[in-house]
Amino acid sequence: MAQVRLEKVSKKFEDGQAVVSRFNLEISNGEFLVLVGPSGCGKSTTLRMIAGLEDVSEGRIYIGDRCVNEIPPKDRDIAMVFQNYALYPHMTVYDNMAFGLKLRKISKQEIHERVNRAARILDLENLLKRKPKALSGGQRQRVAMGRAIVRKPAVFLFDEPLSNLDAKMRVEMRKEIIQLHSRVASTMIYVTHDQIEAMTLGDRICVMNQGVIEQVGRPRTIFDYPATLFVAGFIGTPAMNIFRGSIVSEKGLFFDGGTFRIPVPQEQVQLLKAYIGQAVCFGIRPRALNKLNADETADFMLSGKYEISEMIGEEILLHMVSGEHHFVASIHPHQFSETEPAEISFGLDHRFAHFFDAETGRNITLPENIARETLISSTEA
Ligand SMILES: Nc1ncnc2c1ncn2[C@@H]1O[C@H](COP(=O)(O)OP(=O)(O)OP(=O)(O)O)[C@@H](O)[C@H]1O
Repeated sequence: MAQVRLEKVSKKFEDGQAVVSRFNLEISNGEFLVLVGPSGCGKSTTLRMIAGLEDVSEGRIYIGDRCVNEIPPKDRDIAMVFQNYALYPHMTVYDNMAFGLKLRKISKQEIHERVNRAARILDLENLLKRKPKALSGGQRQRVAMGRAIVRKPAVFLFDEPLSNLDAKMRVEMRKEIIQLHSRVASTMIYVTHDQIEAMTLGDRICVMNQGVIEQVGRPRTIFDYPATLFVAGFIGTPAMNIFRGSIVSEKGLFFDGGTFRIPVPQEQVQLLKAYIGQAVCFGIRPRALNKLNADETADFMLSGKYEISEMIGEEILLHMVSGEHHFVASIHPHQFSETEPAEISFGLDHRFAHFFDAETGRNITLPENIARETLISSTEA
C-alpha cells in the first residue's frame, strides 16, 4: 500500500510538444483513482510515467515517501495490467501468474500460496491448467489481473484493461475490479476513455483534457458540479445541454438564449451580475427538463420543436430544436405518445442549472466548497 504523488509533472516527446503539463495530483493510500479523458489527452503517458515506462521531462513522482524518477520499473513496487493482457501463450494460467515470482526467486511454497489465493479471488481455480488460447477474453483479463495480484504491489496500474471485451463482459469485469479493490485494498490508478467506467469504478476521477487536469473529485460531485464546459460535455450520457446566450438585466436577471428567456435562479443572481451584457453558456442536464402538458406553463420554461425520439429502455430521449439551439430531454416512456405535437415545452429544474463563462469555459456558479475540493490547477506555479 502506498500513496502516489505527482508534483508538477510534465512530459515532452522528441518533437518538443508537451503532452502532459505541470500535472499535480495526490492519490491516497488504498484509493481507486481513475484518469479519464478523450483519446490523446495524455492519460496513458501519465500512467506510464508512474510505472517508469516513460521518463519524466520535468517534475517529480513519489510512490510512498520515495521519489521514483530515477528508479527502474521493476523496483517501483507497482504492477501494471495492460489492454492486450500480455500473457505468455505457451504457459498455463498457473505459470503465467507464477512467472514473475519465479524470476524474483520466491520459494515454491510461497508461489503456490500466492497463485492459489489470487485464483480464489478471481475465480480462476478451475482454469489453472489451461493455456491462454483456451480462455475467453474476460478470463484472460482475469489472469492478467491475477499476475498483478500475486506480486502484492503497493500500487496497481491499469491501462484500459477492459477495452477488448464486449459490452456485457465489461460490465461483469467492472464488478470484479470493484470487488478486487475491496479485497486487496491497494492503491489503484486506472486509465480509461469511457466515462461510465470512470464513474462506476473510481473513488475519485481525474478528468484530463489536452495534457492538463480539468477537475478531480468523487464521481457524483463531478457529475453534479462540473467545473468547466469540457467536463460538463464529457461526463454524463446523454451530455449536458449547453445553450450559448447572454445575461440581461430587466426587472431582474435573465439568461437570454435568443429564442427563449429564463430568469436566473435567485441563488445565482449575485454570481452572474458581473456578466450582464456578456456571453455565457447555460447548462442543464436532459433529466432536469420536465415535459409539460400543452396547457401548462412554468417560471423556468423552455420550448422547442420536436425532431426525433430515441427509445433507450428506461427512458426516451427527445431531440429538440429551438432556433440555433439543439437540446435533448430525457423523459419517462409513459410521458411519450406517438402523436407528440410539433412544439413541446419543458419546465426546467433550476436547482440543476449551471452557467459557464463563454470565453474560459469556467463554471461561474460552482459552489466555493466544491471548487476548493475538486479544482486542482495543474498549471499553478
Ligand atoms: N512516443 C511518443 N512520441 C511522440 N508522441 C507521443 C508518443 N507517445 C504518445 N505520444 C502523443 O502523446 C499524446 C498523448 O498520448 P497518450 O497515449 O498519453 O494519450 P491517451 O489519453 O492515453 O490516449 P488513448 O486513449 O488514445 O490511449 C498523443 O498526442 C500521442 O500522439
